[in-house]
Amino acid sequence: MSEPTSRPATDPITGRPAPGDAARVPAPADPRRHPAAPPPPAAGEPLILAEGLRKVFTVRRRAGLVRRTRTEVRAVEDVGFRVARGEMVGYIGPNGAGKSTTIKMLTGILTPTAGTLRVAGVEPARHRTRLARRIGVVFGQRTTLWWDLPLRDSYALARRIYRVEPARFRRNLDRCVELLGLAELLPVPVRQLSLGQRMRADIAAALLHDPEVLYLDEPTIGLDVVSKATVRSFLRELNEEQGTTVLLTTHDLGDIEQLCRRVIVIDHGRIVHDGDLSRLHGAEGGERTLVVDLERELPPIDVPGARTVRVEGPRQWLAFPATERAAPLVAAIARDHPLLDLSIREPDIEQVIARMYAARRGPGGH
Ligand SMILES: Nc1ncnc2c1ncn2[C@@H]1O[C@H](COP(=O)(O)OP(=O)(O)OP(=O)(O)O)[C@@H](O)[C@H]1O
Repeated sequence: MSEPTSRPATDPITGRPAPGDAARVPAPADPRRHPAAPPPPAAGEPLILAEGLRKVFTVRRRAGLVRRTRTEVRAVEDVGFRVARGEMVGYIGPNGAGKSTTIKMLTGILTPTAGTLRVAGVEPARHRTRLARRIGVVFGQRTTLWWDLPLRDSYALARRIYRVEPARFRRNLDRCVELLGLAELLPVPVRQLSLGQRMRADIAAALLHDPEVLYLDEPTIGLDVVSKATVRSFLRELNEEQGTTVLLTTHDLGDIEQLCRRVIVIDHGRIVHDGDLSRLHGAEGGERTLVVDLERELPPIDVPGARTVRVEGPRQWLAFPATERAAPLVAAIARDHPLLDLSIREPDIEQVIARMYAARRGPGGH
């Protein structure tokens, strides 16, 4: 395959025509046009506030040779959440659940059909340009960088667009270059970067203006284990040391487990869970497993509140509801059995989430 020499004529993801820079990114608007400082958030107001948020798309479909029908797609329905400054929140859900639509409303790219939305005290769709300086956005499947320019020049352009003072720009760029391993990539045109390199480059671009909030939509999609680890540890440090608030959308539950204490689950446009990741473990019948090592091989342990699911020599596995405490169970086993050792395994988050999605879909669901 021949290498492209200029910006691709079509968007590599959607296949739609890419009309210049506008198609490159669903980027925040150019902040130069409205340089006025945004009003500070009201005292006590969370950094992100969504209440009764709704987005309905009207889609026209061909219903015959000439006739067209209009259908409504309810992408987001009565969504509400608050994110405090410094939080790192996972926003997950199955395909078509409404995650990207929410993020696009949070950046001001899409206007909500109804509801209240404020980010850093600003209504995103009304003050998109003002907000642009305070947020960073990474869409894993698209780039915010200039396809033909060396990475270094893309960053220089971003500096001008966001009017970042040179010293601050230098400091932020140096930090990103070091932590994301970008030094050798700076002279390379963006089109020549691998997916993992491009993703790291995009994350750096989103942070050059010190945003208060970083939205990440699938930041580890298609990355190998090493690149994933680099991106994850960078994000963890960004959140812990710089205090940047992060809203992370991903299908990779490893991202969520390693980065987020709080997770919001959306399905069919509605929030179905908002809370600690550990609470999610107990949702939808999640089970923990007690792995018990006995002094010798014995028949399956029979103890109230748990069921033995596997026996291998002197080792037995007992499943019990993740919402229950393990201590009484351990005490009961230790009282009646020659116990040598034990450990507890948390439920597999993938299974918990899969069960959660399936429960809402029903047997004949889509
Ligand atoms: N511009 C649009 N016009 C019409 N329908 C849309 C548009 N954008 C999204 N939708 C629909 O809205 C619903 C939510 O889509 P959205 O992209 O927000 O889902 P998602 O959770 O990000 O999914 P995925 O995990 O597959 O990226 C889907 O049914 C989708 O087809």
